[in-house]
Amino acid sequence: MIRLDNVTVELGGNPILDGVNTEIRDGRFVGLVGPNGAGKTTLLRAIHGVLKPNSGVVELDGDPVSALSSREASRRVAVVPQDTTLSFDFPVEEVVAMGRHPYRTRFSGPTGDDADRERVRAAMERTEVGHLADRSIAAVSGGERQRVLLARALAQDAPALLLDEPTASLDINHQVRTLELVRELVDDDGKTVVAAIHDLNLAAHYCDELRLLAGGGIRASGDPEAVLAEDHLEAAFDTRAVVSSHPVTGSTYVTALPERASDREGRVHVVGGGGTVSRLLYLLSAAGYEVSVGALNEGDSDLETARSLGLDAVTEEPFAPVGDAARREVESRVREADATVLGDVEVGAGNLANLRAAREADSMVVVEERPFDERNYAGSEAAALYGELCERGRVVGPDDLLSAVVEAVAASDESPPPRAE
Ligand SMILES: Nc1ncnc2c1ncn2[C@@H]1O[C@H](COP(=O)(O)OP(=O)(O)OP(=O)(O)O)[C@@H](O)[C@H]1O
Repeated sequence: MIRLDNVTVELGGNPILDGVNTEIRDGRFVGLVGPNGAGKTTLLRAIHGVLKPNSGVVELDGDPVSALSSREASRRVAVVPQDTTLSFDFPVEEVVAMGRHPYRTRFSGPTGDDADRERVRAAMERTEVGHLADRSIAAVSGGERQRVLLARALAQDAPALLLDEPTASLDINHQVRTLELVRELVDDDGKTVVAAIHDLNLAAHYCDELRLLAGGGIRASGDPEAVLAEDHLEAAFDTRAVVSSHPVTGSTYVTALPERASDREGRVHVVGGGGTVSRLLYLLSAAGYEVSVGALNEGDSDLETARSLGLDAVTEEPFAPVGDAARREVESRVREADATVLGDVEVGAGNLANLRAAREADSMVVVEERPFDERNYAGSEAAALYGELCERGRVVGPDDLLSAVVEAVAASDESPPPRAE
């Protein structure tokens, strides 16, 4: 258990943490989130004792960290720092072996005994840096260096890990792999992890709990859904955000709204279904557009979202194919709209008419929420159209939706209205 009791830290005469109280229970993965300069790194440094608070106490398993020798503290918590530039020129394997330092006696060699070497090897394997063992730490990339330092922390074999921006210089693949590994360390090895994480959506997906830091204190604490509430985010980050759940993973998902986003004018029709466009409906209506959606079957979760937002929805009977009446209504909505958003490309052949219309009209935006699995549609007209739209930059991810809609609305003044079915 890590416990902070009324911890106050001043740096350069400025209060950075002001009377912070929190507890981190064993076996939990806790994310520290908050704006730049909120004190996430400072909090981590206070936990492992390199920074002595001006007042208050940090306890590790009931002992004040200030009363532990650095060797003892290192056996209880291992740290992966944010600044991964190392000024020395050691082979990667020796850097990882430094993690064994708290266990060394004065008789161990530079790489320790066999048990030490085995732990170092296992840590390098787990973080996928084994192939770099003999390479100088000065000659690996920033992302590789970050994984080497994670290996060093694992080799340290402490029950708690403190990670400062563990995914900061990693590509998207390694971000996910690193956080999957951290999750595994918590679930399978029983580690306790406290990690400063900038990306709110990664934090929401992987952490058990979050602490939102801002203005010198913890502004919200608890499970990700409770912490990442729109009012908390607006207060902490001074920006408006829409919080919904991710259509594929179901995790809490935050999308920051661009400045003055709620002043947007125009009509946008959304084609979707099955929960694929709920988040887009939130975003577009929060941005100020007049949004219609459909056709959606009664009982569809996108329809529930549309109704909760008070949107105009074209509906069809439960489980029924779209009939002529609904189709005509959709066509008229699309004609009246300044932009149409297709949020459901995965349907493939069922979306053929829409994909054809998107090829013809610049005012149609195709949003890819989840990767299109071409294998399901190999050789089909839908796959070919989709590929063509991708090539022309007409398929956007959800984070680029708003700017694509702004462009599409502008383009609608210049192009004839599209057809959609
Ligand atoms: N040695 C120092 N002297 C004076 N001020 C400092 C010192 N170290 C950090 N600070 C200030 O303390 C504040 C908190 O810094 P900290 O690195 O803990 O924030 P953070 O939440 O980790 O930020 P980021 O998200 O940018 O990494 C910042 O305003 C920083 O400028």
